[in-house]
Amino acid sequence: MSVLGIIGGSGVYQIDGLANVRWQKIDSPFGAPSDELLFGDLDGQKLVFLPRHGRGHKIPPSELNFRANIDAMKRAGVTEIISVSAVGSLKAELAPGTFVIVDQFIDRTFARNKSFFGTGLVAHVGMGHPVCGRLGDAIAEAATEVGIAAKRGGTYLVMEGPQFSTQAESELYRTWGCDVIGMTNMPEAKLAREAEMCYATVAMVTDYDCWHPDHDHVSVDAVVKVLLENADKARALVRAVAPRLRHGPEICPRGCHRALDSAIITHADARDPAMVGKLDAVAGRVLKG
Ligand SMILES: CSC[C@H]1O[C@H](OP(=O)(O)O)[C@H](O)[C@@H]1O
Ligand SMILES: Nc1ncnc2[nH]cnc12
Repeated sequence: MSVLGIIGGSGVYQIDGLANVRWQKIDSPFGAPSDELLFGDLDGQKLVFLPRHGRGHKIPPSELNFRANIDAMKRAGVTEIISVSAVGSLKAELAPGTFVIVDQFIDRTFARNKSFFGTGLVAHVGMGHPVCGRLGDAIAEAATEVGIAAKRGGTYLVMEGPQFSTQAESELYRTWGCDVIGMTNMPEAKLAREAEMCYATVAMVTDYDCWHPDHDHVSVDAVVKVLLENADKARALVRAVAPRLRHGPEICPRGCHRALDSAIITHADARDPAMVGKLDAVAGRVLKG
């Protein structure tokens, strides 16, 4: 049965309209997740919500325990993850308030644990298509249904932060053809792929970063203002996506749920038993047999 996971970014610390709700602490061998997980049902679809920065926004991007967050979601039974994220725009036509269904990333982060695997158990998953096209389709259809203009496709530059970019950096990313910029979706998307979960991002444009001559440079106040103005739209979008997954195929036809089938290179006899144990949720499907 599909279980929809929502990772709520800046400004998204709750999710309304769920039935049978409960906050529950989920332990992970990778440490503490950002918060308890919120379990509930949305129009018959099982849903698990995690506020990425914790309730009250306590954890900055570089200190997020991405591995614990993804591992906890996997333990909670999540099969598909939608990240709802605030981003800056790197293109004039992507004005604040625009939704972008991201399909590519450039990962410029450097101070984060990026893999569940390592010495004793080595794996290399494919990241050519870093988001699930099926989930992207469901989000795009849901956006049309609820009347949200969403751009399908776009490249999200993931920076380390927590400071915003310099103007020279912002201009550089524009020459690379990037559409939006944020600080959180990597290594989240990589870890979701390693954990064999579909992943897609709904990016809400909140500002023009610091490159646009006619707009103020990004500030937290400006980001929060635009987020609050668009919160109802984001909620409506999540609500419209849920039934589409309930009626979709259980096993992702794009291969997300089988990403480890040809990724592990360490010979069975050479695997570190402690790592194998730690990866019971993430990779149990392929390690057990
Ligand atoms: C509050 S502005 C900067 C902050 O917002 C974004 O977070 P998220 O992706 O969790 O919505 C951005 O990546 C920064 O972490
Ligand atoms: N301009 C920006 N840069 C990085 N992260 C952001 N989140 C929202 N706006 C951003």
